[in-house]
Amino acid sequence: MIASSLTVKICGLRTEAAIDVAIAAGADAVGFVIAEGSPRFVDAETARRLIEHTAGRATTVLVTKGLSPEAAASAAYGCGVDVLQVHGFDRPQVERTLELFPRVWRATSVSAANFVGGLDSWGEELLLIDSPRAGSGERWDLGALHEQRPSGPWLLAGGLDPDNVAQAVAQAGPTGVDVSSGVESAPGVKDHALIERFVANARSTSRGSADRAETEPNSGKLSSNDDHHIPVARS
Ligand SMILES: O=C(O)c1ccccc1N[C@@H]1O[C@H](COP(=O)(O)O)[C@@H](O)[C@H]1O
Repeated sequence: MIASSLTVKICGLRTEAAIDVAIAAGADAVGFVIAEGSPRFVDAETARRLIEHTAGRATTVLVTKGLSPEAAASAAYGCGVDVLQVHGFDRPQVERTLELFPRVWRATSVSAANFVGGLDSWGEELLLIDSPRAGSGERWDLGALHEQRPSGPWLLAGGLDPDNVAQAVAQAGPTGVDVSSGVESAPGVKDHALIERFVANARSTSRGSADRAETEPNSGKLSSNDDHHIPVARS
């Protein structure tokens, strides 16, 4: 296990080559989407094969939406993934999932200036704060974080790309970042050069928010999570 200063997750990977590029670039986590209708959808057997290919070089994350806790946990065990990412779950569903599978990342989004389900931990390993339309490449107003802050580690997602990730990290001060559309040449098609640029640009600013927190104690709530780290499996 290692901890890096800023956790970087590349999501929606569908090929071994893209996984290798992401890991070589320094990604901590790679995500595989089994949500029906997504342009990044992979079936259970493909997810299992890609996770096996990753082979402990990065944390593997299974992205689910619209499944019951039982079905999501069953899929996670079936493909041998490290982490189960759940979208649209209420608190009882998250707690039920945690009874079934040990590592859960809960996705939430801003709705009418409030975060769905709130930003306090329900026992999940981390919170993913995304746009309301996950995987769409849409951004959301980071200003909402001025009033509400996650109590634990959290990933920023939603419309990030190589050109905006540095500024977003500096503004929001997340534990990590998560990207899908922003490193694609077409929906579901990962661009290897964009993956490399995204990781490099995210890493180039990973100290930015921490430095700001040290030098600008009144810079507000937006830099308070730099001491949180996600456990990352690396062999
Ligand atoms: O990527 C998808 O298609 C997807 C489908 C269903 C649930 C979640 C999905 N992706 C998650 O959304 C974030 C942000 O995506 P984007 O960068 O704005 O395109 C992505 O990192 C996944 O965790």
